[in-house]
Amino acid sequence: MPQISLATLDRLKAKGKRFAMLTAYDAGFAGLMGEAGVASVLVGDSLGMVVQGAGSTAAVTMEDMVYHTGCVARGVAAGEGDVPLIVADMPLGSYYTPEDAARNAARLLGAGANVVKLEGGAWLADTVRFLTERGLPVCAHLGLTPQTADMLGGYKVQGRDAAAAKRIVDDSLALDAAGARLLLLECVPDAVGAAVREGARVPVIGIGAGPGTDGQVLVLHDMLNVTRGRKARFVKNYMAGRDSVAAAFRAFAEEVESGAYPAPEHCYG
Ligand SMILES: Nc1nc(=O)c2c([nH]1)NC[C@@H]1CN(c3ccc(C(=O)N[C@@H](CCC(=O)O)C(=O)O)cc3)CN21
Ligand SMILES: CC(C)C(=O)C(=O)O
Ligand SMILES: [Mg+2]
Repeated sequence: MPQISLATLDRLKAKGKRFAMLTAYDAGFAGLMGEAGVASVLVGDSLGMVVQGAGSTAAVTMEDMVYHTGCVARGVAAGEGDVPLIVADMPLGSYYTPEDAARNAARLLGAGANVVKLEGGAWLADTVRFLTERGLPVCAHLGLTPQTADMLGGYKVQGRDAAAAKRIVDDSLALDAAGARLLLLECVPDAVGAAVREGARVPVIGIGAGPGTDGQVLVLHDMLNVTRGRKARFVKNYMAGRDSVAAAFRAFAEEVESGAYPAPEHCYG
């Protein structure tokens, strides 16, 4: 089955087509995602919260990420249909120096990831360049960065005022210039999502970043309504009115591709 690659996502972006990403942590769900037409799966460190039951992503280890990346890689390979691109999160503490980042990125790529994701702004540019020069593909995650959410005042929308918005746009472009192959923007006003996509060469994936990005990602448990308590504004329950997980995944992929998701009620206008 054809493998969805970074080049595939570049081509979709060039044609103005949107694509879907979902988080996956195991083989079963990951296999179904590929079959449903989800272009990319993210082995997110959100597994600390939705799989391990912790209150944050801080305690997730490289061992956890390697284990779940292997599970997901075997799962997508077993599914029918196009094989989704696998992005894996580098956990907190695994990329403080470029050398550490490269060593740990290589472990995730060895476990089956196609791209590694790191959280941060312009300060990450040297690390992104170091990995890229060594052939390790990077996704840079900006805006709300959950690993350091306490420093940002909690899980709050980022880039609300003009100066903060400009910093996120400038940082995104710096990481794009440093060689990041994907950008991921979390919890920013629609205008910031659109401005980053406008300036970036590479595909931009959003979660709570408005309708203007090239891709959209949701956490598996959120879109299946498996999470308890207060939900972020961008969350939509795709099980509502459907009787299978496969149908929920297909609906998400279709709504992202058509632009039906995100609707204004999922955005920070
Ligand atoms: N289940 C789950 N879903 C996620 O999307 C997710 C995780 N876990 N864990 C890691 C991070 C944390 N994330 C979050 C968590 C909460 C909000 C949230 O509730 N945001 C407020 C913002 C309010 C404001 O600043 O105005 C919201 O109401 O949407 C956002 C992102 C995204 N990631
Ligand atoms: C929220 C997404 C983007 C993520 O980083 C994760 O699931 O860990
Ligand atoms: Mg993450």
